[in-house]
Amino acid sequence: MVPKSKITFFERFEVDILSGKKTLTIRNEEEKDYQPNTQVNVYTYEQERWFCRLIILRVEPILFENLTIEHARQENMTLAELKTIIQEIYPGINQLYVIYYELVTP
Ligand SMILES: CC(=O)Nc1ccn([C@@H]2O[C@H](CO)[C@@H](O)[C@H]2O)c(=O)n1
Repeated sequence: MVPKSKITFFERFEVDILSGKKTLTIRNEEEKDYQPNTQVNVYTYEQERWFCRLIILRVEPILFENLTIEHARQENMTLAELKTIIQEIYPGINQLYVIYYELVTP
């Protein structure tokens, strides 16, 4: 596995990431290959605009049905909101991965 050095987010999450309110993301099998303790460049999905660097803390498998309010809290969302968003992005996918990260401050 070659670890990824870049990650994209929908730009509507940029403010929450930069303010430290959103400290994890939930991705599918194709997007899970991040190496803990390494930094990645972060871009908006829509315009591919660079907006920060993150340090990857850890990557943990999670089944959709096992998502909790604690995951949602770290997304700055309710659990219902988080589940709705994930079902929109990854319809029908049960095996997901939680990627925990921290903002790199220059
Ligand atoms: C742009 C792209 O390539 N993919 C994704 C996939 C997910 N997410 C966000 O991560 C959390 C859990 O999935 C939620 O906050 C999602 O909206 C995102 O911003 N961009």
